[in-house]
Amino acid sequence: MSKIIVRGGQRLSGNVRVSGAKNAVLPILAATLLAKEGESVISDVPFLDDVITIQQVLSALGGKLTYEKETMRISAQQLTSFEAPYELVRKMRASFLVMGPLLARLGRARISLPGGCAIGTRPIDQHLKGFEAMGAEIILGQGYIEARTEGRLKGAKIYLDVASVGATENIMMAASLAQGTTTIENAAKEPEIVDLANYLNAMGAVVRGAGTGLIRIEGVEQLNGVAHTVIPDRVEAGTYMIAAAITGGDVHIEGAIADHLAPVISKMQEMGVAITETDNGIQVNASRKLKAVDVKTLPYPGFPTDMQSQMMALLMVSEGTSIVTETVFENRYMHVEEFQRMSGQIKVEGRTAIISGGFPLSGAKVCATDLRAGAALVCAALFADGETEISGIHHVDRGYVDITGKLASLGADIMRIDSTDSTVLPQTEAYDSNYIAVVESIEPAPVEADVIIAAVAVESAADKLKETAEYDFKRDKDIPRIKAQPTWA
Ligand SMILES: CC(=O)N[C@H]1[C@@H](OP(=O)(O)OP(=O)(O)OC[C@H]2O[C@@H](n3ccc(=O)[nH]c3=O)[C@H](O)[C@@H]2O)O[C@H](CO)[C@@H](O)[C@@H]1O
Ligand SMILES: C=C(OP(=O)(O)O)C(=O)O
Repeated sequence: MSKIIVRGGQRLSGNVRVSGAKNAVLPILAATLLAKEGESVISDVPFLDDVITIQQVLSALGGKLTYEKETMRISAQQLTSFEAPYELVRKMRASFLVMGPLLARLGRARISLPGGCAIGTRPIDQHLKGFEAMGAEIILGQGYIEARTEGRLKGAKIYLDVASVGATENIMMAASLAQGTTTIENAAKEPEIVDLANYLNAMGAVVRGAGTGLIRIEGVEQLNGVAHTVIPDRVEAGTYMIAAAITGGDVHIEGAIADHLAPVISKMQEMGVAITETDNGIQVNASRKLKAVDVKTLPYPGFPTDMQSQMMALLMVSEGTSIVTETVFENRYMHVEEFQRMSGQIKVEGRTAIISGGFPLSGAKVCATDLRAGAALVCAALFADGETEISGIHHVDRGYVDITGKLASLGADIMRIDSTDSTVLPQTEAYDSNYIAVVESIEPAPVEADVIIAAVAVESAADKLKETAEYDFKRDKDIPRIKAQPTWA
């Protein structure tokens, strides 16, 4: 299993470049399915596991793709399937964003139900409500959702009960090719929505009001592939701001857009961090003692839920008592137990976390429970005394390009160990021989678990090994020539 090892106490300084935004690129890549003619050329595509997953989804639907040097080229003229399979949707919920484009292009989409995840139940009722309002019939069965329409979708007036980012995006994409006008009231206002609208408009769509709570889409008959550059990742930028501040550092975050980070900047300034906007980014300087503040997550332009756990890491080292309230997801405090392992003093009561800050943190073995939790543990580890070993970092790989390399370039004592198979399958042999790994027993054995502990018998032509290993099933498809056969399959 891969791990990140951090030895805390190094002050960060220098320049770090922000990659393209995960949460912008995923809907934009889904939207390339809307292009009936021409090639879509998307630049600043971050090299992330989630991007690889959406690439696989687009290929499974008949898209032709190349991905080189942060540029993805997609031709979607000939779509050959309307189904996004379980294997891909279970890896990444955002795969559900192909439903709008498929429905609009092919009149039919069948997508595996995305299900919940570590941060909450995450229903998709608002997406479906939008498609139904546009005339689609929704059928549920065998773990899949199918949406169908006779002829084109029809423009409709849609009020979202919650300002859902994904529902706003899915409906915007579907409405772009619908007959007539669609309005989305109580639409999400995130910068990623604006980036998607800009891309759709460049393709020939007519989307107005993105970035406000009322979006109006005039449907057109055809959209075509165009070039587009993805906005910088505000959550990645915010994470490096926290990393800089927690080490008392002085770091320039190149490419960060201050406007997109307004709530994070203002909270950090309130804590005593000096933050200035530069020509091409944000400078963070934390030479003073930090003080506690209260934080409440809200849809944009409120404080982002995707920055809550990293902010909590900073609050643990700030003098006084802070109160964090998570209002977007009902279960986004899984990182608290891991922080407690590092001596963090946090108490959770429902949606509120009370943090007694200003005490030392100690290095420990911890596990990333989701993407941002992993990033937050890295931030805390940069401050902690001694060594912290962070496992479960496949979550981090979903959303951070080379986090260890970027932090090391700022002076952090950090390294990554990719040793998925080192005890059982020496990497060279694993890649070169025809190994077969058969899972004999699993404890516990939840089918949907990301990482499970399994007893694996490994055989090769040359020798026979039998060992107990931690095996990450999410990655089994990525390891060529190793076949994992869980006994429950
Ligand atoms: C790929 C991507 O862009 N992911 C982001 C997106 O996720 P995502 O688009 O899934 O998040 P939503 O904005 O849809 O979810 C916000 C809230 O609305 C609820 N809800 C959502 C849809 C629905 O049909 N019904 C419903 O009740 C959710 O359970 C949640 O409580 O926005 C979240 C909120 O900023 C971020 O944390 C994620 O990083
Ligand atoms: C929750 C997140 O992503 P996703 O919606 O893809 O799970 C995130 O980016 O923090």
